[in-house]
Amino acid sequence: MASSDPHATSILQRCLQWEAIMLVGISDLISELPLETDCMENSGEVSLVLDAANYAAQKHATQRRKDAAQTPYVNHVLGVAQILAHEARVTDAFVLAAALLHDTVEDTDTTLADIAARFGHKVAEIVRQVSDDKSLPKETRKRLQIEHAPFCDRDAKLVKLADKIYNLRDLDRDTPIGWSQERVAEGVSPEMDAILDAIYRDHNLIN
Ligand SMILES: Nc1nc2c(ncn2[C@@H]2O[C@H](COP(=O)(O)OP(=O)(O)O)[C@@H](OP(=O)(O)OP(=O)(O)O)[C@H]2O)c(=O)[nH]1
Repeated sequence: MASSDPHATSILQRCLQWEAIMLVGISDLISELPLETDCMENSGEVSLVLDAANYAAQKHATQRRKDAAQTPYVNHVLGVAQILAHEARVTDAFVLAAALLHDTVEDTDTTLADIAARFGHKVAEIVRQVSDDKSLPKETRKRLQIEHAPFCDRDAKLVKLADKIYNLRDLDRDTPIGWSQERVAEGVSPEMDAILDAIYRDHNLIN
């Protein structure tokens, strides 16, 4: 994003503002985690996370991000899981697996039943809560995200926030091919305020 362009600069400022709010939100959600679950203790959990990474890599194998380098799509889901693991210090294998799988139902032929059968109902439930129905018009999907956000459970909120953070950072890193500044601004719109407001309503982080 060209920082010499005042419009782009204000978008960047909004991104940074939202990123800061979301990181505070993640830390607030994390503080609710019981200590005993805050540790990936056994090889079964490591195996679950690696299986999810491998499954996501296979399902997204032919997909690319919208940047000029056509980055493999799987980099996005790995990055979302990495934000949770490294920045939010999430060690709950179910949440990390769901982060890795969060776009499989929305963007590939994978069904929630596939996810439940392979990764269990807890992971499938998180994926369900963060998946949009791509058959709906974009405006409807965005509206439903706002309406559903307050009713997501904590684990789904963590994945959604990390997803939004990753996409904001990606917008800052490289404007997607063919996107005008107006198009970029659509992703950095009052809708984002509404989604964050809905997510944080119970946490008194924004008013
Ligand atoms: N910033 C950025 N985004 C990219 C890139 N490549 C793919 N995307 C995806 O594009 C979506 C944002 O583009 P939009 O045009 O607003 O959404 P749409 O594809 O669903 O219509 C995000 O998906 P989404 O998570 O399903 O959208 P949403 O849930 O945030 O609405 C994001 O993951 C890229 O290079 N940069």
